[in-house]
Amino acid sequence: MTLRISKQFAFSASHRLDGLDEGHQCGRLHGHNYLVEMELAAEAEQLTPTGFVRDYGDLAPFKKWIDATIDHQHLNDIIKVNPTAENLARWMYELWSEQFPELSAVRISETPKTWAEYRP
Ligand SMILES: Nc1nc2c(c(=O)[nH]1)N=C([C@H](O)[C@H](O)COP(=O)(O)OP(=O)(O)OP(=O)(O)O)CN2
Ligand SMILES: [Zn+2]
Repeated sequence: MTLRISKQFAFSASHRLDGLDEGHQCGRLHGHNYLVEMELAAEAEQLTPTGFVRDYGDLAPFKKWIDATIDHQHLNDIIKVNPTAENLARWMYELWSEQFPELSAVRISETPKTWAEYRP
């Protein structure tokens, strides 16, 4: 039996997407109030003695990194690939899965109606 937890983090940033048809709105400089959802998972027998997959508070370094690295930044200057929601989710997973081995997926929302998820 697998237990899953998640915690949301917010940041605001600008971006511009390459490779779209001329005139596509996302090829122009624009911004989003992003939501990041970090999902962590463990098998029932791997829970901590308290009964946690992991203490939500352990994710504080991730929030600190968001605030220091991507909040109020231009994402095209920060990540090497096109800053789509899909690529952001994968980038964050790959950056953080070593520190959080229980990390099972990262989900990125650019708007309240959309999300993209990286779940290797
Ligand atoms: N698969 C993806 N499609 C799009 C991405 C993305 O990262 N992955 N990104 C964008 C734009 O950056 C932006 O998010 C616009 O999204 P969209 O939902 O199309 O924008 P609107 O809010 O204007 O949409 P409404 O139709 O008005 O709700 C585009 N696509
Ligand atoms: Zn966008």
